[in-house]
Amino acid sequence: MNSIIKIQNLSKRFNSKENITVDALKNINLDVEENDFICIVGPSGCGKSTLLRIIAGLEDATEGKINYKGKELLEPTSEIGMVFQNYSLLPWRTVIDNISLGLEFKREDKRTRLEVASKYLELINMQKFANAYPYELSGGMQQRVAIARALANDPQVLLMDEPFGALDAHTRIILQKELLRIWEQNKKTVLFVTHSVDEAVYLSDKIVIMSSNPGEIKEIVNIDMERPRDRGDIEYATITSRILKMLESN
Ligand SMILES: Nc1ncnc2c1ncn2[C@@H]1O[C@H](COP(=O)(O)OP(=O)(O)OP(=O)(O)O)[C@@H](O)[C@H]1O
Repeated sequence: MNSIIKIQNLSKRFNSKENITVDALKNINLDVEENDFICIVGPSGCGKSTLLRIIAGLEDATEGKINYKGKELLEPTSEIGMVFQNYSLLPWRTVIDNISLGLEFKREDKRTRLEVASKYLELINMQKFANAYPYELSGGMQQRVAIARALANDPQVLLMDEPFGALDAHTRIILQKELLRIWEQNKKTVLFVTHSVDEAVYLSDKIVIMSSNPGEIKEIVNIDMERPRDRGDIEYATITSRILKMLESN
Protein backbone atom coordinates (compact mmCIF):
# COMPACT_ATOMS: atom_id res chain seq x y z
CA MET A 1 0.00 0.00 0.00
CA ASN A 2 1.12 3.54 -0.79
CA SER A 3 1.45 6.07 1.94
CA ILE A 4 -0.42 9.19 0.77
CA ILE A 5 0.36 11.24 3.88
CA LYS A 6 3.47 10.75 5.98
CA ILE A 7 3.69 12.76 9.17
CA GLN A 8 7.19 12.87 10.61
CA ASN A 9 8.22 14.10 14.06
CA LEU A 10 5.53 16.75 14.04
CA SER A 11 5.24 19.08 17.02
CA LYS A 12 3.17 22.17 17.68
CA ARG A 13 3.78 24.56 20.53
CA PHE A 14 1.46 27.49 21.23
CA ASN A 15 2.82 30.46 23.15
CA SER A 16 0.09 32.51 24.73
CA LYS A 17 0.28 36.20 25.63
CA GLU A 18 0.57 35.28 29.32
CA ASN A 19 3.79 33.40 28.53
CA ILE A 20 2.14 30.04 28.93
CA THR A 21 3.34 27.45 26.45
CA VAL A 22 1.16 24.55 25.40
CA ASP A 23 2.63 21.50 23.68
CA ALA A 24 -0.47 20.82 21.62
CA LEU A 25 1.35 18.12 19.63
CA LYS A 26 4.62 16.37 20.40
CA ASN A 27 6.56 14.14 18.07
CA ILE A 28 3.66 12.85 15.99
CA ASN A 29 4.53 10.14 13.46
CA LEU A 30 1.77 8.71 11.31
CA ASP A 31 1.56 7.00 7.92
CA VAL A 32 -1.78 7.35 6.17
CA GLU A 33 -2.28 4.93 3.32
CA GLU A 34 -4.39 5.65 0.27
CA ASN A 35 -8.12 4.94 0.86
CA ASP A 36 -7.57 4.52 4.60
CA PHE A 37 -10.39 5.56 6.90
CA ILE A 38 -8.63 6.71 10.06
CA CYS A 39 -10.37 7.97 13.18
CA ILE A 40 -8.54 10.03 15.79
CA VAL A 41 -9.80 9.87 19.36
CA GLY A 42 -8.47 11.31 22.59
CA PRO A 43 -9.33 13.59 25.50
CA SER A 44 -10.30 17.19 25.00
CA GLY A 45 -7.24 19.33 24.29
CA CYS A 46 -4.97 16.50 23.09
CA GLY A 47 -4.41 18.25 19.77
CA LYS A 48 -6.79 16.44 17.40
CA SER A 49 -8.07 19.60 15.71
CA THR A 50 -4.60 21.12 15.64
CA LEU A 51 -3.32 18.04 13.80
CA LEU A 52 -6.07 18.29 11.16
CA ARG A 53 -5.55 22.04 10.82
CA ILE A 54 -1.82 21.54 10.20
CA ILE A 55 -2.51 18.87 7.56
CA ALA A 56 -5.04 21.24 5.94
CA GLY A 57 -2.41 23.99 5.89
CA LEU A 58 -4.45 26.24 8.19
CA GLU A 59 -1.75 26.15 10.85
CA ASP A 60 2.05 25.77 10.77
CA ALA A 61 3.91 23.09 12.67
CA THR A 62 6.61 24.13 15.11
CA GLU A 63 8.76 21.15 14.19
CA GLY A 64 8.64 18.20 11.85
CA LYS A 65 7.07 17.81 8.44
CA ILE A 66 4.25 16.30 6.45
CA ASN A 67 4.80 14.63 3.10
CA TYR A 68 1.88 14.37 0.72
CA LYS A 69 2.40 11.90 -2.13
CA GLY A 70 6.11 11.96 -1.45
CA LYS A 71 6.55 15.75 -1.45
CA GLU A 72 6.69 18.05 1.53
CA LEU A 73 3.36 19.77 2.10
CA LEU A 74 4.13 23.47 2.35
CA GLU A 75 0.81 25.12 1.52
CA PRO A 76 -2.91 24.25 1.39
CA THR A 77 -3.93 22.15 -1.61
CA SER A 78 -7.36 21.52 -3.08
CA GLU A 79 -6.49 17.81 -2.97
CA ILE A 80 -7.04 17.95 0.79
CA GLY A 81 -10.54 19.06 1.84
CA MET A 82 -11.94 19.78 5.29
CA VAL A 83 -15.36 19.42 6.91
CA PHE A 84 -15.95 21.13 10.27
CA GLN A 85 -18.38 20.36 13.07
CA ASN A 86 -20.47 23.50 12.66
CA TYR A 87 -21.34 22.93 8.97
CA SER A 88 -19.86 26.34 8.01
CA LEU A 89 -22.24 26.92 5.09
CA LEU A 90 -22.63 30.41 3.69
CA PRO A 91 -26.11 31.51 4.87
CA TRP A 92 -26.77 33.79 1.88
CA ARG A 93 -26.17 31.01 -0.64
CA THR A 94 -28.58 28.26 -1.64
CA VAL A 95 -27.66 24.61 -1.18
CA ILE A 96 -26.52 24.19 -4.80
CA ASP A 97 -24.51 27.42 -4.65
CA ASN A 98 -22.87 26.33 -1.40
CA ILE A 99 -21.86 23.02 -2.99
CA SER A 100 -20.39 24.74 -6.03
CA LEU A 101 -18.38 27.28 -4.02
CA GLY A 102 -15.01 25.55 -4.47
CA LEU A 103 -15.71 25.11 -8.17
CA GLU A 104 -16.12 28.87 -8.44
CA PHE A 105 -12.73 29.33 -6.80
CA LYS A 106 -11.33 26.94 -9.39
CA ARG A 107 -12.96 29.14 -12.08
CA GLU A 108 -15.01 26.31 -13.55
CA ASP A 109 -17.67 27.53 -16.00
CA LYS A 110 -21.30 27.74 -14.94
CA ARG A 111 -22.41 24.58 -16.74
CA THR A 112 -19.65 22.44 -15.19
CA ARG A 113 -20.41 23.90 -11.75
CA LEU A 114 -24.06 22.98 -12.05
CA GLU A 115 -23.29 19.51 -13.37
CA VAL A 116 -20.79 18.67 -10.66
CA ALA A 117 -22.83 20.22 -7.83
CA SER A 118 -25.95 18.34 -9.01
CA LYS A 119 -24.04 15.06 -8.95
CA TYR A 120 -23.05 15.57 -5.30
CA LEU A 121 -26.52 16.81 -4.40
CA GLU A 122 -27.80 13.47 -5.66
CA LEU A 123 -25.11 11.61 -3.75
CA ILE A 124 -26.40 13.11 -0.49
CA ASN A 125 -30.04 12.56 -1.51
CA MET A 126 -31.00 16.21 -1.35
CA GLN A 127 -32.06 16.99 -4.93
CA LYS A 128 -35.31 18.51 -3.65
CA PHE A 129 -33.42 21.09 -1.62
CA ALA A 130 -31.20 22.53 -4.36
CA ASN A 131 -32.65 26.02 -3.96
CA ALA A 132 -33.18 26.01 -0.20
CA TYR A 133 -31.11 28.22 2.12
CA PRO A 134 -29.14 26.77 5.05
CA TYR A 135 -31.58 28.20 7.65
CA GLU A 136 -34.33 26.09 6.08
CA LEU A 137 -32.40 22.85 6.72
CA SER A 138 -31.95 20.63 9.77
CA GLY A 139 -28.45 20.17 11.25
CA GLY A 140 -28.11 16.76 9.59
CA MET A 141 -29.06 18.20 6.20
CA GLN A 142 -26.62 21.08 6.61
CA GLN A 143 -23.86 18.63 7.42
CA ARG A 144 -24.71 16.58 4.32
CA VAL A 145 -24.36 19.77 2.26
CA ALA A 146 -21.02 20.56 3.93
CA ILE A 147 -19.80 17.05 3.01
CA ALA A 148 -21.06 17.45 -0.59
CA ARG A 149 -19.33 20.83 -0.82
CA ALA A 150 -16.01 19.29 0.26
CA LEU A 151 -16.46 16.35 -2.14
CA ALA A 152 -17.36 18.60 -5.10
CA ASN A 153 -13.74 19.82 -5.10
CA ASP A 154 -12.77 16.19 -5.67
CA PRO A 155 -10.18 16.09 -2.89
CA GLN A 156 -8.19 12.90 -2.47
CA VAL A 157 -8.09 13.37 1.28
CA LEU A 158 -11.03 14.42 3.41
CA LEU A 159 -10.26 15.82 6.87
CA MET A 160 -13.33 15.73 9.11
CA ASP A 161 -13.29 17.46 12.49
CA GLU A 162 -16.11 16.01 14.60
CA PRO A 163 -18.51 16.42 11.69
CA PHE A 164 -21.37 14.61 13.43
CA GLY A 165 -20.71 15.92 16.95
CA ALA A 166 -23.70 18.28 17.01
CA LEU A 167 -26.23 15.79 15.63
CA ASP A 168 -28.80 13.65 17.44
CA ALA A 169 -28.00 9.92 17.75
CA HIS A 170 -30.42 8.83 15.03
CA THR A 171 -29.21 11.33 12.40
CA ARG A 172 -25.63 10.55 13.34
CA ILE A 173 -26.05 6.85 12.60
CA ILE A 174 -27.70 7.62 9.25
CA LEU A 175 -24.87 9.97 8.26
CA GLN A 176 -22.21 7.46 9.35
CA LYS A 177 -23.74 4.94 6.94
CA GLU A 178 -23.95 7.56 4.18
CA LEU A 179 -20.36 8.60 4.71
CA LEU A 180 -19.18 4.98 4.41
CA ARG A 181 -21.21 4.58 1.21
CA ILE A 182 -19.67 7.75 -0.24
CA TRP A 183 -16.19 6.72 0.87
CA GLU A 184 -16.57 3.28 -0.73
CA GLN A 185 -17.94 4.75 -3.99
CA ASN A 186 -15.46 7.59 -4.28
CA LYS A 187 -12.26 6.02 -2.96
CA LYS A 188 -11.20 8.82 -0.66
CA THR A 189 -8.72 8.82 2.17
CA VAL A 190 -10.44 10.03 5.34
CA LEU A 191 -9.02 11.40 8.59
CA PHE A 192 -11.91 11.77 11.01
CA VAL A 193 -11.80 13.26 14.51
CA THR A 194 -14.43 12.07 16.96
CA HIS A 195 -15.13 11.91 20.69
CA SER A 196 -17.22 8.81 20.16
CA VAL A 197 -15.39 5.48 20.41
CA ASP A 198 -18.49 3.77 19.02
CA GLU A 199 -18.33 6.01 15.94
CA ALA A 200 -14.60 5.30 15.51
CA VAL A 201 -15.11 1.52 15.72
CA TYR A 202 -18.06 1.70 13.32
CA LEU A 203 -16.21 3.73 10.70
CA SER A 204 -12.50 3.17 10.65
CA ASP A 205 -9.75 0.90 9.43
CA LYS A 206 -7.43 2.33 12.07
CA ILE A 207 -8.02 4.23 15.29
CA VAL A 208 -5.33 6.63 16.44
CA ILE A 209 -5.56 7.09 20.21
CA MET A 210 -4.02 10.29 21.53
CA SER A 211 -3.12 11.44 25.02
CA SER A 212 -2.84 15.02 26.24
CA ASN A 213 -0.25 17.31 27.83
CA PRO A 214 1.62 16.99 25.57
CA GLY A 215 -0.55 15.77 22.68
CA GLU A 216 0.99 12.48 21.64
CA ILE A 217 -0.05 9.33 19.81
CA LYS A 218 -0.49 6.68 22.43
CA GLU A 219 -1.58 3.76 20.33
CA ILE A 220 -2.78 2.87 16.83
CA VAL A 221 -5.34 0.08 16.67
CA ASN A 222 -6.28 -1.71 13.44
CA ILE A 223 -9.97 -2.53 13.08
CA ASP A 224 -10.17 -5.52 10.77
CA MET A 225 -13.92 -6.22 11.03
CA GLU A 226 -15.85 -6.44 7.77
CA ARG A 227 -18.29 -3.71 6.82
CA PRO A 228 -21.16 -3.08 7.33
CA ARG A 229 -20.36 -3.55 10.99
CA ASP A 230 -22.92 -4.81 13.43
CA ARG A 231 -23.07 -2.93 16.73
CA GLY A 232 -24.64 -6.01 18.32
CA ASP A 233 -21.60 -8.16 17.51
CA ILE A 234 -19.46 -9.51 20.35
CA GLU A 235 -16.29 -8.55 18.48
CA TYR A 236 -17.62 -4.98 18.10
CA ALA A 237 -18.32 -4.72 21.82
CA THR A 238 -14.94 -6.21 22.72
CA ILE A 239 -12.99 -3.76 20.55
CA THR A 240 -15.06 -0.81 21.79
CA SER A 241 -14.41 -1.68 25.43
CA ARG A 242 -10.69 -2.26 24.73
CA ILE A 243 -10.38 1.22 23.20
CA LEU A 244 -12.36 2.81 26.03
CA LYS A 245 -9.95 1.22 28.54
CA MET A 246 -6.96 2.59 26.61
CA LEU A 247 -8.53 6.05 26.73
CA GLU A 248 -9.32 5.77 30.44
CA SER A 249 -5.70 5.00 31.22
CA ASN A 250 -4.69 8.25 29.51
N1 LIG B 1 -4.66 29.20 18.57
C1 LIG B 1 -4.30 28.69 19.75
N2 LIG B 1 -3.59 29.40 20.64
C2 LIG B 1 -3.19 28.88 21.82
N3 LIG B 1 -3.46 27.61 22.20
C3 LIG B 1 -4.17 26.84 21.36
C4 LIG B 1 -4.63 27.34 20.10
N4 LIG B 1 -5.32 26.33 19.47
C5 LIG B 1 -5.28 25.27 20.31
N5 LIG B 1 -4.60 25.59 21.44
C6 LIG B 1 -4.33 24.66 22.55
O1 LIG B 1 -3.77 23.48 22.03
C7 LIG B 1 -4.27 22.33 22.68
C8 LIG B 1 -4.89 21.41 21.66
O2 LIG B 1 -6.07 22.00 21.16
P1 LIG B 1 -7.01 21.24 20.10
O3 LIG B 1 -8.16 22.13 19.81
O4 LIG B 1 -6.19 20.80 18.96
O5 LIG B 1 -7.47 19.96 20.93
P2 LIG B 1 -8.61 18.90 20.61
O6 LIG B 1 -8.05 17.57 20.95
O7 LIG B 1 -9.11 19.10 19.22
O8 LIG B 1 -9.74 19.32 21.67
P3 LIG B 1 -11.32 19.07 21.66
O9 LIG B 1 -11.49 17.58 21.71
O10 LIG B 1 -11.77 19.73 22.92
O11 LIG B 1 -11.85 19.70 20.41
C9 LIG B 1 -5.24 22.85 23.74
O12 LIG B 1 -4.56 22.92 24.97
C10 LIG B 1 -5.60 24.24 23.25
O13 LIG B 1 -5.89 25.08 24.33
